[in-house]
Amino acid sequence: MITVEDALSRIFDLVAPVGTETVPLADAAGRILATPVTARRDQPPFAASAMDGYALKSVEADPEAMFKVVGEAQAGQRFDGNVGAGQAVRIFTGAPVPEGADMVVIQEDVDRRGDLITLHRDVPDGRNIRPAGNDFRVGDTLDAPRRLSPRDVALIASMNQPQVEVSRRPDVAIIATGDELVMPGEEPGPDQIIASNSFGLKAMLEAEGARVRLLPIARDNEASLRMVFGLAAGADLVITIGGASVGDHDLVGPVAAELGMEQAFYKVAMRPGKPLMAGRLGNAVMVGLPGNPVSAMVCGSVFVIPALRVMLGLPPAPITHMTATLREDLAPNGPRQHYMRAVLDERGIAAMSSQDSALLSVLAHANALIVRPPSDSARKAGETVDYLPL
Ligand SMILES: Nc1nc2c(c(=O)[nH]1)N[C@H]1C(S)=C(S)[C@@H](COP(=O)(O)OP(=O)(O)OC[C@H]3O[C@@H](n4cnc5c(N)ncnc54)[C@H](O)[C@@H]3O)O[C@H]1N2
Ligand code: MOO
Repeated sequence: MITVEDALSRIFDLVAPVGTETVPLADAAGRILATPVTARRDQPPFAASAMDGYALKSVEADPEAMFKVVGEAQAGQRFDGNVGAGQAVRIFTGAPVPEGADMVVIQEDVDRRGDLITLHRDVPDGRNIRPAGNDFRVGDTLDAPRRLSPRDVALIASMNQPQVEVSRRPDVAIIATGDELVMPGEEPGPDQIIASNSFGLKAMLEAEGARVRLLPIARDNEASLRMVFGLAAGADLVITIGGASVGDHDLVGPVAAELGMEQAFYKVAMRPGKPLMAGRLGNAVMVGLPGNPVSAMVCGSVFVIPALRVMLGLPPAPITHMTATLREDLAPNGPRQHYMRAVLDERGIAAMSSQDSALLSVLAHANALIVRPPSDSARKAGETVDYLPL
């Protein structure tokens, strides 16, 4: 058995970025930007008023000074003339500041009668002008790679770029295995259960940016497994679920080997998730996840998401561990790294009472996994532990 760190680094050796495509900006949120975006213009492109009021010369802005209003500037339509001595231009937020003016007095600080304005006794000294290019300048860039947030999308739009180059969505094929499985909604036989892991993993990987295909359930015989592996053709990543352990019906390893899978490792010193395997299968990477539902989902978080991020062009990195204060004692850990289902709230973090890797109800109610290193000693309430947010 190898360590979690070793397994992850071997997975990183298997994966590579899958390439890029150009998409309309309106479809770009959540995608991984592959090429930096360059501003095609200054923003704002002119000195712009930050307020509704009157544009005038700041040297003339004395208490109770009087000005003649000679025109109007609104957003989208500038005042073409020059603001001379004793003159003001009615101006609105976002409008270009006219030549000759270097200050906007907000309308609340002014009395207007006809086309004359008088400043109040206390004239604020702010200029209320946004200089040209004070947000960004032509040629400024938004760096790649990065996952595009809604805020990034707004910035790119403002840079006048209608489309962006992003990483292609990796094609992921998921194969659930087992005679006991039927699809949700089907009528299970007396010894059957509903396939759940494939649905959880699909949701997890799509949220990360993959395009996921759920292949038909492979039955516990070599012909069926071979047939379903064939349907995975063209995938960048093939994920099998179950059939990975040592039982007589655990055929994933042998069938994958027969199909040419070059195994990078099998079995990791972690709990849950021990019978994990990974390797190269033709042009694809294959990850064989354990069948126990919690094991499959935890391995998805710890290994498949970091692998997918590399395929999306992001740097290789483990999922970031956070720290929290224990609110209940923990018994000593065994020899495998333990990912304990836990609840984190304002009082601290506590492991849930059952850690059986078959219990999806426990996993669904957890919001964190406490990460216990191999052979970690007993921990007391009040101590700090590492965790992964779920
Ligand atoms: N003698 C030993 N037995 C087991 C060992 C071991 O070391 N020696 N390891 C145990 C551990 S740890 C795990 S984890 C499981 C994993 O086994 P497999 O990957 O071969 O998984 P299966 O046997 O196919 O299934 C395990 C369990 O999960 C259910 N399952 C499978 N696929 C799905 C699915 N898509 N959706 C929902 N549930 C699924 C399956 O019905 C079984 O109950 O092996 C232990 N045994
Ligand atoms: O590793 Mo198994 O995944 O402990 O249940």
